[in-house]
Amino acid sequence: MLSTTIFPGRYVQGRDARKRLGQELSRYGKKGIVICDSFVYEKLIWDFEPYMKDGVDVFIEKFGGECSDEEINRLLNIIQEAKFHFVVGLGGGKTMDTAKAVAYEASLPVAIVPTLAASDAPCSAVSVIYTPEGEFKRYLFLPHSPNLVLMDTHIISNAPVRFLIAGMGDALATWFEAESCMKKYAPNMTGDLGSRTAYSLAKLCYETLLEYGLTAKTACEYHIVTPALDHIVEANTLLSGLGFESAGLAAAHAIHNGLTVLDQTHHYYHGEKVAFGTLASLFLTDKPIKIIDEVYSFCESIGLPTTLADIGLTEISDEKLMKVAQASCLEGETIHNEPTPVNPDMVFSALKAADAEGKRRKSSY
Ligand SMILES: NC(=O)c1ccc[n+]([C@@H]2O[C@H](COP(=O)([O-])OP(=O)(O)OC[C@H]3O[C@@H](n4cnc5c(N)ncnc54)[C@H](O)[C@@H]3O)[C@@H](O)[C@H]2O)c1
Ligand SMILES: [Zn+2]
Repeated sequence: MLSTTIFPGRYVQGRDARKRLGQELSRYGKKGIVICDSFVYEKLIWDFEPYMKDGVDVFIEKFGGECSDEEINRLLNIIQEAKFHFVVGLGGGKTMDTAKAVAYEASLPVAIVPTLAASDAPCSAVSVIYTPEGEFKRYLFLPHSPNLVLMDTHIISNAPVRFLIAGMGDALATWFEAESCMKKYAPNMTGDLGSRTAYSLAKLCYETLLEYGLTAKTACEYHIVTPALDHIVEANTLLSGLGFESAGLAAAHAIHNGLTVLDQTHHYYHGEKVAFGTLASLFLTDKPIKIIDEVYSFCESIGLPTTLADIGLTEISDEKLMKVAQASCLEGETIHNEPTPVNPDMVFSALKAADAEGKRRKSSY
């Protein structure tokens, strides 16, 4: 079998990286459209605008709020009326996914400028499309990763810390899912095998979280850029992004998808649910107690969920939990990348075991 590894064309990160935007964007042409997250449009755009207009001409369009086919078509109409050379996505995961999809449809290069490090969306060659009402609709697999991802750690240090923590939750799954895919010879997101490069980056992602997660969280709480914050932003964005796409997904993300069938979890971020999915996966895959203790300690230290109540599922019935387990095991779900066969009964038990361990540890503080 072949292995395939995919990368963004260029990844630039650091304090005040936005000051390089004009220079970086000029690689793709002279005139571009910036799809700008509504929060950023109201509160932060003044901090980007002078640098985005440095040597290039950009038109700034406010993002409608959902990465939907309707919003993508609206933006495509704007693009068709003017001759742009590139598309920029400035904001959170939904804005980035929309910019990637719009650029693909318009056959233009795309630059992603995240204002959050809350997920591994920036580097990937996929957009998650929703209905205008916010329900998941489909994945749009793109022929290539973004041409540029530019991450300003000063901006990230000023965003609410919960986003950074959620990004660490998403990144926490990366190594465990990669390890499962490696053992099983299961395909990554390209449909081919992962490479040693991808598995190594996934491992580095986990090691970086353990080493720098707590101090990065503190830095973000105090809105300061430290080397630890830099390392965690890189882990959440680049290592986790390369890891999930090129090494593969397994139980943690499938359990996340299962959890979304319950409305009570909808207020919680993607990475928060993925973190609980990771804890459940430790029981599902029979990890040694040393690893279980290490992962729970990490989650507790930075404030990631460790019980079902922490993701909105207080007093959840067995019947509802079984629905989560069943949805996690649907045909085509990445849970089947686990090395051993998995069924809903096993996932149900793993969810209960993860919750029980989380509660036990909380009560023994
Ligand atoms: N394509 C992929 O590979 C991939 C991977 C993971 C997640 N996703 C997608 O990413 C989306 C989630 O991303 P997200 O969590 O970034 O959500 P988001 O884009 O919805 O942003 C969350 C909120 O934060 C606001 N915001 C943006 N920047 C801010 C800042 N600096 N300070 C304060 N608030 C700010 C936004 O306006 C929004 O209200 C989902 O749609 C998910 O499906 C995609
Ligand atoms: Zn994820």
